[in-house]
Amino acid sequence: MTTSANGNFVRKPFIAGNWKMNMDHVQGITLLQKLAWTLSDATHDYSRVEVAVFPPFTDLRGVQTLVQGDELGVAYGGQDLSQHDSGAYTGDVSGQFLNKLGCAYVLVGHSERRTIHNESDEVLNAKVKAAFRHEVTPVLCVGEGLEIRQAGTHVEHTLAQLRAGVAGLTAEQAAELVVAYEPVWAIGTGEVAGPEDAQEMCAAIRAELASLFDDAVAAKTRLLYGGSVKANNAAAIMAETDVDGLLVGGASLDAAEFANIVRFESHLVTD
Ligand SMILES: O=C[C@H](O)COP(=O)(O)O
Repeated sequence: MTTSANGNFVRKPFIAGNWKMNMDHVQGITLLQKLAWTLSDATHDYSRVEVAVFPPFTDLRGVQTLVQGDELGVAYGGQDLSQHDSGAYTGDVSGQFLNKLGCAYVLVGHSERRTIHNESDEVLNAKVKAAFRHEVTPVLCVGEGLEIRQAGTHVEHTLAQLRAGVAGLTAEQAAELVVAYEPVWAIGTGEVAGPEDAQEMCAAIRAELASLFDDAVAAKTRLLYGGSVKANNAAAIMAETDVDGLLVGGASLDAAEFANIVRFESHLVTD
């Protein structure tokens, strides 16, 4: 996370909670209410950070009602979308439905979609484009498994996923895109990539975006780290130059813990 001379963030920090397949629609509302209450203290300036939650599809209508009704400063999005707009695709959810529910974001290519549902780079590229078609910002997830990390080819592997995911995007879309680097071996395992590992990959992703598009695009694209993020390691990871945010799984299910991640550093403390 880089700050400019006046102390402002160059890219607005983005702290996202992926609830995965947890929290039914009643539990989801309760969690969001607790989070909103916890984030309503006057000692921090939350306008300096963007907070988003990614609940299951079945929670989205309730989340929309709560967020819009109470004007909570929390964005929300889907955990996946179809590459198609409508039609005979049983079980799939269109980006246009997410848009209509007020989703600002959608996760694309989370490692659990890539591995459990065998989603290919080609399909994920189509999903990224579908998200833009429906004016929902995609959060493209990339990252390597343990064997690839041990073989030392993690940067090459992750950049190949990135190139495939952004193929055919305009420069404007690439600048709006959010990319989440999630080393699969660090997801839900308690194994956290060190801040320097997160920085190494995020710097490589930013350099790749500069080469695929241009420096101005690369300077705007927000890059997140995900994998066993907790309140006690968030600040160190966020201190890295090219890390602009966090994609939090397990710890986002606890409102107090997630709120402490949102308040990762002293820049949010009001005078
Ligand atoms: O989307 C979130 C990531 O998969 C990280 O999950 P985790 O924080 O439970 O390791």
